[in-house]
Amino acid sequence: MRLLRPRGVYAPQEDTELLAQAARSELRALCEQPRVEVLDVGTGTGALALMAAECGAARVTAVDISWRAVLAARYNAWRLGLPVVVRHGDLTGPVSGRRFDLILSNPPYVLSPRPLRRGAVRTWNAGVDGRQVIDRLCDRAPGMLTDAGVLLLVQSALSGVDATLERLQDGGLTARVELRTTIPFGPVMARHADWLEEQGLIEPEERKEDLVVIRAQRT
Ligand SMILES: C[S@@+](CC[C@H](N)C(=O)[O-])C[C@H]1O[C@@H](n2cnc3c(N)ncnc32)[C@H](O)[C@@H]1O
Repeated sequence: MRLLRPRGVYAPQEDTELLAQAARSELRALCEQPRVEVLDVGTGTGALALMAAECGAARVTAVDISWRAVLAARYNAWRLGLPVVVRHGDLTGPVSGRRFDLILSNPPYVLSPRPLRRGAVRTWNAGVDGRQVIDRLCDRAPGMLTDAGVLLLVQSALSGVDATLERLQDGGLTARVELRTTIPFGPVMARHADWLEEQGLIEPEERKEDLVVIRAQRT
C-alpha cells in the first residue's frame, strides 16, 4: 500500500509487517463471520487498520493520540476507499464501552532514558522500561474483547515479554508468543545502544533485538 506519511508520523516498518503477518492469518478465519469488529490502537498512517479493512473486516476503528497521525490515516482511508473510522485520543478511550473481535497494536515500546514528551518521539518512546503504553494497554484489553476476541500486540523483547504475558494473564487472558524475528537496530535503538549496554540489557557491541508478536485471548 502506498500511504501518505507526513513528518512526525511513524513509517510502517518491520514491527508493522510482523504484526500484519499475524493479523492476516487471524483475519482469514475471522472474516468468515459476519460483522467482525477490529480496533487498531496507535494507528500511525493507518497501515494495519487499512489492511484489516482490505481483508474484509466489517467495521474497523483506529485510534491515535497524535492529530497528525489521525489526519494521515483518515486521508489514507479516503484515498484507498476503505471503510476505516479514525478517532483521536488516548489508547482505547475514544471507543470505551465497545467490544472488538480483534485488537491490534504496535504501541511505543522503545526503552529510552529521555522523559516522555509530546511530538514525534511519542511514536516510539515508552520510558525507561519501555512499558509505559504496553502496561496500560494490557490492563484495558481484557475488558474490550468479545468472548472469543483476540489481542495481537507487537513489542521488542527488550521491553519485557514475560511482563506482558503475565499482565495479560492477570487480566484473565491466555497469552503466548505467536511470532518472533530478529532485526538489526534501527537509528533510534542505535542512538540508545550505549545506554542499553550500561543498563545491562544488551551485550557489548550487540546491535540487534528480537521483535515479538503476543497473542492473547479470553480463556
Ligand atoms: C510504533 S507507532 C505504530 C504506528 C502504526 N500502527 C504502524 O505499525 O505503522 C505507535 C503509534 O502509537 C501512537 N500512540 C502513542 N501513544 C499513544 C496513546 N497513548 N494512545 C494512542 N496512540 C498512541 C503514536 O502516535 C504512534 O502513531
